[in-house]
Amino acid sequence: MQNLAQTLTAQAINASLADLLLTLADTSKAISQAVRHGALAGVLGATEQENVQGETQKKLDVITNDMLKDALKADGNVRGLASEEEDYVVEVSKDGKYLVCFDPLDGSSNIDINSLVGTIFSVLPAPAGELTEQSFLQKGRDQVAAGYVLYGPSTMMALTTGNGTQFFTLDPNSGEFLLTQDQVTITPDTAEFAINMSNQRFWEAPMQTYIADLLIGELGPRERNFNMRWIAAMVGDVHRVLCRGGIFTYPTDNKNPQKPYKLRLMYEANPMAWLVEQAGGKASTGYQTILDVQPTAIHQRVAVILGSANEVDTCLSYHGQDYSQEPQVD
Ligand SMILES: O=P(O)(O)OC[C@H]1O[C@](O)(COP(=O)(O)O)[C@@H](O)[C@@H]1O
Ligand SMILES: [Mg+2]
Ligand SMILES: [Mg+2]
Repeated sequence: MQNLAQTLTAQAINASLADLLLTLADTSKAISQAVRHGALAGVLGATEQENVQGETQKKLDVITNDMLKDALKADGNVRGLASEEEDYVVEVSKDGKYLVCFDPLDGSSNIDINSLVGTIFSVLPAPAGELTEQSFLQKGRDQVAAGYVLYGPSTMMALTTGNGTQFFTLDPNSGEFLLTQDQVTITPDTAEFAINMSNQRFWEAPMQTYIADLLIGELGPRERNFNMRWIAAMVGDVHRVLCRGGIFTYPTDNKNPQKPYKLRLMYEANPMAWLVEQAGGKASTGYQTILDVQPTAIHQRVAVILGSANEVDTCLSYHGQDYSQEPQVD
């Protein structure tokens, strides 16, 4: 079986990007160890702090953020980084060619119940000149690599460098990520959806109608029954969609009018959208393709509807989108 380094060589990925991806992979192995030790290492539970988004940080949010920051600082290929757990962008190496945006621990509320968590990352080219927040505000379409590492019963990495989406599984014996699925493909049709149903009354009308039609199943316009799953970690829900199809959404809601969207564009939606597109699926805000959204801030949030292409198209048709046309770009 090919390991990660061999796969990157086979894809003719340039040496500095390959180095950087191997650094991310090595760090995720260490994170996997920290997560596995759980209560034995005293790493469960919350800190006293909140991040810039007003969310209480778990101890492991902070630990994993520091692990990634330290590794990327030592790597030499990284100009700057942006993290869910950092208020501002962090300057790294003057000569680095890349910017890395990451969610060090996605689904961190799952940590205390020993359930799925992961790390999500997005790599962008570093523009010349001074490093500012503006340097990071590139569309998802500009990513040069994106992926996640899922700390589940086995530790798995999903990666795209624009050559399809690949799955690697961490071999506990050799400590290497081995290529276990090349060219991951999302089935275009599905009978499975993922949404936090407790927010139902806060959604926009199109999403209300779409989900109501799924719930009524064979008695309604869809004329078939649907199943529901919700892991409460995007990384786990997207992994399931990549494995067996499905539609995952965290839509616009008016629960808190100051915060109509939950998921973060730069280090959740964009990398997942590219992985999904590279596997033949689709990813939209409901009104625009996620990868075409022009970011305006590193911690910007966005509505997300992604997964099986035909089902995403059906959902978009409820939003007044003609899915035979390219979604409108601002
Ligand atoms: O608490 P909810 O509404 O189920 O939201 C779950 C969503 O929030 C997130 O956990 C946000 O990510 P973080 O844990 O990195 O803040 C997503 O992974 C997940 O899809
Ligand atoms: Mg997250
Ligand atoms: Mg997180």
